[in-house]
Amino acid sequence: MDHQERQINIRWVIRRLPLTLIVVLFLLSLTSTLEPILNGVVFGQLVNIDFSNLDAVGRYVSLAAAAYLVTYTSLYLFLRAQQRAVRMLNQALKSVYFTASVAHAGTNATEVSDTINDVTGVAKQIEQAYFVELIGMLQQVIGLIISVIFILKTNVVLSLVYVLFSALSLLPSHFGRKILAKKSDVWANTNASLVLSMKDIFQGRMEIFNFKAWPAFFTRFKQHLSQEERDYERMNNFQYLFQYVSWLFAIAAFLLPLFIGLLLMAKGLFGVTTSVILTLTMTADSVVGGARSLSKSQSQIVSTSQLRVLPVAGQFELPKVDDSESKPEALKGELDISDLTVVRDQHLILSDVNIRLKPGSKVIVTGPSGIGKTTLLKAITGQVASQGAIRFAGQPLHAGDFVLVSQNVWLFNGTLRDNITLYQAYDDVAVLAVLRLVGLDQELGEHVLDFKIVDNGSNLSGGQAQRIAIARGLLRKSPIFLLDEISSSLDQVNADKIHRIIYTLPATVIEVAHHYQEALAQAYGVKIYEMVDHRLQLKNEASREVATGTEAI
Ligand SMILES: Nc1ncnc2c1ncn2[C@@H]1O[C@H](COP(=O)(O)OP(=O)(O)OP(=O)(O)O)[C@@H](O)[C@H]1O
Repeated sequence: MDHQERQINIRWVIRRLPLTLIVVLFLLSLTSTLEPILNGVVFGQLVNIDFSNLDAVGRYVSLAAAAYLVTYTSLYLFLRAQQRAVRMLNQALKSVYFTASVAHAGTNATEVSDTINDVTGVAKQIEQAYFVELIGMLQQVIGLIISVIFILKTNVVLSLVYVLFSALSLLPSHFGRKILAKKSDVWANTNASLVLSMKDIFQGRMEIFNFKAWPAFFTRFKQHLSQEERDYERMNNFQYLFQYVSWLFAIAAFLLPLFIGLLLMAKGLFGVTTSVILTLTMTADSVVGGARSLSKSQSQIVSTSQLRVLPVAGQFELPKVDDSESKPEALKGELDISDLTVVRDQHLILSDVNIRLKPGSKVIVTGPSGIGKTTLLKAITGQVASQGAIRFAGQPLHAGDFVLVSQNVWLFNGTLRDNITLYQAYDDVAVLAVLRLVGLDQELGEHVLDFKIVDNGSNLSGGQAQRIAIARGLLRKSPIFLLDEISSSLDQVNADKIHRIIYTLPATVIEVAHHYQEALAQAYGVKIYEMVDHRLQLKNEASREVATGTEAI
């Protein structure tokens, strides 16, 4: 997507529709809006027909029927073309929202469902209150122009009277729209506070009950609720007032020109006749109605302006190409982290962290809870904003250079194969090899690759899930392996086994761990760093040279 496109607007819409469809919509708008003119002609001509001449009456009726048929067929085709345009726009919109949201959404269940609601709910609102209205406006504008031309040709003076009054009928919406938008903003804010307070209560209900804090929370909830309902009522009251004033103006715009027409006819001025009044009354109503629905569509469109601001992709850079292939030359690269500083919510978490790791180095980062170990991995992988430089083989670190295996294993509904390959092109032999390494080739039945993972892995133990995540990482053979508390759910035997594999990988490894096997680390030459005062401090000197084993995987 063009980086300049931050808002869905007419330009955005036009760029996503084929020219032929725009032309078809335009032409069908012309022919589908002829009904008011037909009404004017049909009724206006009534007073001129010689009803004793059956031929003339037959011609009049069949011409009128044909004209109405063309108009309504055009209307049907217009709706079909409009639907095609809406489909194309929806597809583009949802893709944009989805990709932007993927980059910045959180990963816990609530954040995920919020984001999905955003993608589907906001897109639906934009579809109905913007795309449909916008295309409808094209039709309304064309219909309005045709009607105005027609009534001007019928009688200039009297039609100017009609046009003047139809313009006046737009006044309430002109002034009311802005106030309505403000009131709906106020309500949206109080509604958001209410939803937030409900969310907090749902999430923390166990603590709230345990601490007997329910009455206090319920009182707060009721305050939010009553404020929200009050603002909602105010918004709706204003809307009704606004509608009432609009009705009054619309009635005036319909009746006053009719009275003026009758007066002019009575005085014999400007060639006003019964036929002219009949024609203008039937058609000019559509000018008033058209102008009114135009302004209604416009207020709908204005009400979506906040929604139409496209979400900005977060810090996290999505890999643009499939990086699943290993890059042997990259294995030689040094991972150089210099002056890495992270501040979150105005708290300093990392301060000028410097570490340079030779290809194949293995390090453990340890330290007390909350000190910033996970943040270090997040900063390296670009998931949190940081200052400083992270370079690999002299280049900025790219998403395809590393795999990150984190504490919270993400598993999805699919086979074990899918969960390990992530639908990328790896053959079964390679997948089975990594499963063997993590000891999962026997545990999950005979056809292990087809083992069905359901409900985000609820049919697996925590340790099995963690080993799947490690297998997923091992399969990639990336030059950098980042591990966050990978043994928290593993028994000692499996943890040691997996560490032996990891410590002999031909990759640079940074492992964040609260608890680690010191002897094992020493044996494999793993350096241990402790996080102290927002920096890394070497805790041990590795007992032997960094292991760069090439155990096949
Ligand atoms: N999303 C966030 N927004 C703001 N601050 C955060 C966020 N996540 C973590 N922090 C803060 O960053 C600091 C470091 O957290 P981090 O998760 O890196 O610690 P850790 O050393 O990995 O802890 P643990 O061993 O308990 O997992 C903490 O003080 C925490 O409050």
